Amino acid sequence: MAPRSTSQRTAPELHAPHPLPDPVMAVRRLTKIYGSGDMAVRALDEINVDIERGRFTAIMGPSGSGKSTFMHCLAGFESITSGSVRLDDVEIAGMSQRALTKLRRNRVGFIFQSFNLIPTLSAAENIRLPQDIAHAKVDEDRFAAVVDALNLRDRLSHRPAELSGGQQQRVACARALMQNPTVLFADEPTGNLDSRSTEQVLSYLRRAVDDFGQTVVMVTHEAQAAAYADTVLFLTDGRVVAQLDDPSQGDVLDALAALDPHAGEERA
Ligand SMILES: Nc1ncnc2c1ncn2[C@@H]1O[C@H](COP(=O)(O)OP(=O)(O)OP(=O)(O)O)[C@@H](O)[C@H]1O
Repeated sequence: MAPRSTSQRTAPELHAPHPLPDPVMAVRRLTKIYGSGDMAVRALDEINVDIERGRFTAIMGPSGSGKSTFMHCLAGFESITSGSVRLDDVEIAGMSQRALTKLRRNRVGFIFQSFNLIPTLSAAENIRLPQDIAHAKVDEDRFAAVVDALNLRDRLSHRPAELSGGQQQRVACARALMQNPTVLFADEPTGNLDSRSTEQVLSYLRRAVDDFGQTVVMVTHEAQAAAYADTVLFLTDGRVVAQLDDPSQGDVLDALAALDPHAGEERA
């Protein structure tokens, strides 16, 4: 599945994020400050945004703008300094570490740039690991559907070292999808992949949204990757400054240039 092309469409407009009727996540005045006193860093500054259910949201912004911090606060990996983050009916702000661990286990999936697979386990064992750790029964129908959707059936007995980077990331996707998470977060999931594997992993994430109704939130630096998403949120200095819906790669590049005229110089 290819990202949207620029041909024969008028460019969508950048707009401020607006509240949604039934968001899977509602973020209000989210502030995250690292450290204190002279050393304090305001990484997130009163963010207000809703994440749409069953859709693919990309988060973009310059280095240090707060993308990873934002995603880690949404996923319950980071404590929140102030404000509110609701995942469906659950308030994450102020949760105990124990409650956050439970939330991460039961409601949230995460895919990292570094795959995070167990090297001594086969692909199948890695995919089943969260259920095995929880002594939960693996839903074999879902396992079959996820393995087929990610085209991993003939790789199930292989260990991570025997798989390509793209295949390893697909195993990580499968493991996350097996948890049937309310939201699947992906932090630069294609950062370590070549262009062909990048396209495959992004296509599979897109399919997780289209075929499984999965909500996906992904941090990326790549306009090409963001073009697979339904919505792109742009962060600058810890704030969500703009939103772009149904973007092509060209739209994303135009938006990045409009929001940061020096972005091209940094990339060059
Ligand atoms: N643990 C920490 N302690 C102190 N400051 C931190 C910590 N983590 C992040 N920061 C600071 O918070 C700000 C946002 O960082 P963050 O990693 O979220 O940005 P980012 O947009 O994901 O950056 P990049 O694209 O470079 O990965 C930066 O100024 C960063 O230096």
